[in-house]
Amino acid sequence: MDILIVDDEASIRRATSLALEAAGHYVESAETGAVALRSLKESTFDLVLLDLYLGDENGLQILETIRREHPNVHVVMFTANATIPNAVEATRLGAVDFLVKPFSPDQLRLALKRITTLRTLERKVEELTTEVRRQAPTAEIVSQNPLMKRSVDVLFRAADTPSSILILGESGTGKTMIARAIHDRSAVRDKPFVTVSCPSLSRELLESDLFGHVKGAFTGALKDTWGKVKAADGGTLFLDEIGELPLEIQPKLLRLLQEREYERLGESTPRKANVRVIAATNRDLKQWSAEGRFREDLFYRLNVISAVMPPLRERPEDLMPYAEKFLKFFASEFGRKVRGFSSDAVKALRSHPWPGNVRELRNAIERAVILAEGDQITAHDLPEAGGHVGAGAGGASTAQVGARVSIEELEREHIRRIIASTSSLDEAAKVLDIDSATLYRKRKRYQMDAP
Ligand SMILES: Nc1ncnc2c1ncn2[C@@H]1O[C@H](COP(=O)(O)OP(=O)(O)OP(=O)(O)O)[C@@H](O)[C@H]1O
Repeated sequence: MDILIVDDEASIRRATSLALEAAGHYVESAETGAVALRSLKESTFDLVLLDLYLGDENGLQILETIRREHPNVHVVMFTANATIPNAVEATRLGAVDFLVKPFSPDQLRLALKRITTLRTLERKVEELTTEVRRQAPTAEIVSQNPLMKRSVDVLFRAADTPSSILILGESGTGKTMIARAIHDRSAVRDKPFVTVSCPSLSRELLESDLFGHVKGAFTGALKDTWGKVKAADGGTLFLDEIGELPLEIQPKLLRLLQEREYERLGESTPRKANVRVIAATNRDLKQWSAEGRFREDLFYRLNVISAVMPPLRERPEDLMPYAEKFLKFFASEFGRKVRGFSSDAVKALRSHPWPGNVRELRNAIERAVILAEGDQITAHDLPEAGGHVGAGAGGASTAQVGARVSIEELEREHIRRIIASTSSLDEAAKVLDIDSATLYRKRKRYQMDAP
């Protein structure tokens, strides 16, 4: 944890710092409330150990300000003369614990253990809330396809080891989902699972997202921050679309994997990293490393355990079970009495190549459940019954300027054609006059494959 000690007694600050640093925490100290509040503005802390009497200052007032301005930071009060009214008031103002001075290292350890448990619970609640909000069908990785079964088996067998894992496969095949399932089966399942999306607006922003930065490291770096390597401490760092990781950052990731060390942007203090890395990509990284577009040493370091998530068109045995699972989920979600698929719908589903894979199928069924008029989904309810489901990936589009189509449909078609007529995504982004990260997001939203 990152801890700020606020006490006017230098000996207490020093002794507590030493004990906390020895336990692996990052510690800063402040001798007044004003210094503490400034530190909290400049850096991120998980916990503040705050003295009740700071010379003339009242620790309870500082506690109130901290809770108001930094509601995610936990505060433990400590004091030499604890009284019940003080303890009650501190609790009312949001302190999570009270330590009476002088406290032993064991008492300090116990207090930190309680905070760690509290933080884990808070994180779980947050994750579950996000999951519920996302309203996703349950993430079971069930498949009848032998290739997919083998991949899942390899990945789950490696789940409980610290080895790096590389998951390959087209967009929408479930790489993120399985990465999370691996984490949930690992020994660090109670620790954070943190995702870094490698396509980014700039190299600096991505590097800072990963490793953090210090104030002034680049234009706009107004205060010290910690990156996701730190946020994932003890848990899993999931690097999505690793193929897009700029060549300049690749040696830093290699160092993180090999030496478990990194530095924040603009700082030369090496920090210890304790994360398990899972990476995913829809690129042929082996080919890319042979061509010098991705560092070969990094590829081999990531590729300790790897598996391919086959595209949906290559696992036809999964199509209808998945479609039925999504149907059930969305019917219950929207309170619709839709129970199955008509034979023409099954035919349309089977003849579509699903370039957007499971994501596309899920979206198609969600839409069909909303549109279905009877108790069955018909071909007519499937997206673009006259468009792409049933017409094949390269089906003629009705999206033409002036036609009765939405701006989104026009945009999708325009992007598709530009990508098809250019030799790289960078070139396509240039023609479209948008940056590569925006193009990446649009492709994902419109379920487009790499060119
Ligand atoms: N086996 C599955 N069961 C249920 N839903 C699935 C399955 N596989 C994928 N999905 C759903 O498909 C969607 C895409 O999955 P996911 O984000 O894991 O794919 P991805 O390969 O990481 O895609 P991208 O490369 O674009 O990030 C999600 O909504 C996910 O819930």
